Amino acid sequence: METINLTTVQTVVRPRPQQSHKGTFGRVLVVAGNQQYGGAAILSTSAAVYGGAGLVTVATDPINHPALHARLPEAMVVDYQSDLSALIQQQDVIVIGPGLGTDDLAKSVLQRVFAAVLPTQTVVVDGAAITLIAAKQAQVPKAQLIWTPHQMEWQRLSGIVIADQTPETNAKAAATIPGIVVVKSHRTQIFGQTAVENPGGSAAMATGGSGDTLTGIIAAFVGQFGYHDQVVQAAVYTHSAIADELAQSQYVALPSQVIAALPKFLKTLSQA
Ligand SMILES: NC(=O)C1=CN([C@@H]2O[C@H](COP(=O)(O)OP(=O)(O)OC[C@H]3O[C@@H](n4cnc5c(N)ncnc54)[C@H](O)[C@@H]3O)[C@@H](O)[C@H]2O)[C@@H](O)CC1
Ligand SMILES: Nc1ncnc2c1ncn2[C@@H]1O[C@H](COP(=O)(O)OP(=O)(O)O)[C@@H](O)[C@H]1O
Ligand SMILES: [Mg+2]
Repeated sequence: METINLTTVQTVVRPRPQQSHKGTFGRVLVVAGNQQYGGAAILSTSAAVYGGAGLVTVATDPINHPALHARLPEAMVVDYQSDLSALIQQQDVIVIGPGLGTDDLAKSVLQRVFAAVLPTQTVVVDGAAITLIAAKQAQVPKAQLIWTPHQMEWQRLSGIVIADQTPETNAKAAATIPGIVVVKSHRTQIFGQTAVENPGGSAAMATGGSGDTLTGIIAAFVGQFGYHDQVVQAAVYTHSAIADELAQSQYVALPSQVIAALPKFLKTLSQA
C-alpha cells in the first residue's frame, strides 16, 4: 500500500488568500459530547477552530456549555436537543459522534441530524455515530461522507474482526461503503478513490481524545480545502506529524497539545 506523501500534503495546505473572510474557510458544526463525554466535544471543536475553520459551532449537552465557552470563546455553542435543522442548512461540514453515547438520546440526536443533512454537505461520522449505524439504529445519510472508525468500530461497521483486518480486506469492505473511510490504527489506512497508509504516528497518540481531535482537523481541512481524498490524507498526516514532533521529547502526545500546535504547523506547511 502506498503511503501518504508529503508533497500531496503541501499541495493541499496553501497560504490563505488575502481577499477572504471567515465564510471563505468553511462553516463547521460539531455534534458531540453527552453528559459524560464533554471532553470529546471540546477536543473536536477546538481542533476545528485551531485547524483553521472559519466558523465553528458545537451542538452538545447543556452541561458542557460553560466549559466550552470558557475554553474556546471562538466557537458558538447550542443545545444538541434543540431543533438544529436551520443551523445544519448553513454548514459546509458536520462532525457527528465524538462522545455522543449510544443511548436513546444519542439515537434521537443522530437521526434528527441525519434527516436534516443536505447531499452537498460533508459529514464526518465518528465514534458512537458509527457504532449506532453499525447496529442499524440510524440510516446512512445522503451526503459526502468521511468515516473515522478505530479498529473496534471498523469491526462493528464492516463485520471484519480486528485480527482479519488487512489492507486487502479493509479495501474490499470500504468499497461497499459510500464516501471516504479512514480506518484508524497504529498505521491508519485511508480508502477513497485511492488507498493509502499513513506512515506517521506512534504509541504516544494512544490516549483518549486522539481520535476526537482528528475529526476536528478533518472538518477544518474539508471546510478550507474541499472534499477530496488528498484533503483527508493531509488531515491524517498533520494529526500524526504534530504528535510525532511532540513525541521527540514527550512520552505521551496529549490531544490538547496537538491542537495547540496546529496553527504553527499549518503555517510551516503552507510555506513549503
Ligand atoms: N474526553 C472524552 O470525553 C473522551 C471521550 N471518548 C468517547 O468515548 C466514546 C467511547 O469510545 P471508545 O473508543 O473508548 O469505545 P469503543 O467501545 O467504541 O471502543 C474501545 C474498545 O476497542 C478496543 N480497541 C481495539 N483496537 C482499537 C484501536 N485500534 N483503537 C481504539 N480502540 C481499540 C479498545 O481496547 C476498547 O476496548 C466515544 O464516543 C469517544 O468519542 C473517548 O474519545 C475518550 C475521551
Ligand atoms: N500506537 C499508535 N500508533 C499510532 N497512532 C495511534 C496509536 N494509538 C492511537 N493512535 C491514533 O490515535 C487516534 C485514536 O483514535 P480513537 O481510538 O478514536 O480515539 P478517541 O476516541 O479516544 O479520541 C487515531 O488517529 C489513531 O490512529
Ligand atoms: Mg474515537
